[in-house]
Amino acid sequence: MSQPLGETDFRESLQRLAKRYWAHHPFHRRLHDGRCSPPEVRLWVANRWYYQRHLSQKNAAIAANCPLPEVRRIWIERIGFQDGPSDAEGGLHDWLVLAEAVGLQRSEVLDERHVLPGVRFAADAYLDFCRRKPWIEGVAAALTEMFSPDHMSDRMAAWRRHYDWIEPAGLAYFERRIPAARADSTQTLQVVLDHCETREQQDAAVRALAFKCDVLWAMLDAIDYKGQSWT
Ligand SMILES: O=C(O)c1cc(C(=O)O)c2c(n1)C(=O)C(=O)c1cc(C(=O)O)[nH]c1-2
Repeated sequence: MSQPLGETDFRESLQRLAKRYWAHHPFHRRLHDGRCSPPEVRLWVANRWYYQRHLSQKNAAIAANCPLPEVRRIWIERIGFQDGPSDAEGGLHDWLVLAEAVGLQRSEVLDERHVLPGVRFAADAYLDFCRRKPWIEGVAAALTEMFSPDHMSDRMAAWRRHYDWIEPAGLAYFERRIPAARADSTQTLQVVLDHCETREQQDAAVRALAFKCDVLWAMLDAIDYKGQSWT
């Protein structure tokens, strides 16, 4: 059995996966460079809805699999962020505001008619992973959020610069998500560092984060392929 990595090396092996983060996907690069058409932006928003609406379920699965009250206590706050106290508040509500701001009807987002098979497979796989794997691997998969705040800030700046047809009210989701992602990812990293005690657990955490990078990348592959022909 290998010795566990020291904290610095373990942290670095997680952070090294930044190069596989979806910020580097050709679709996101096009989106941020202002080269996406309005239908392509709408396709991205309608498909991301499917990912967004699975977040609370995967977080509930992680909490359900976790025997530690101190972890469950902090983890279930993430459900509150997305679901909000009512249908008129919270992350899912803000995502629907974004959908309207880019010109989608709420009904066509909610009935998921635009959700592509590849996006469905990827988001379903993420939920399935969090249900089946040890809780700490589900937690480690959420570490993509270490890489998301700068990417989301760039997105907001790019949208303001290149897509003046998007109503500014639509940016509320990201305005709230950026500070939340910073706080959540600091907390997530601490949980992973504290609870991956063996080298096997550390390696499984790195694999979980790599898997999550693949989930996000696969979603964009599907959107990028379809987006070229979507009207
Ligand atoms: O817009 C983005 O680029 C982006 C990325 C990610 C991510 O890296 O997983 C999340 C989000 N947004 C997000 O809004 C969000 O609530 C979220 C939760 C999680 C997670 O795995 O628990 N990732 C992300």
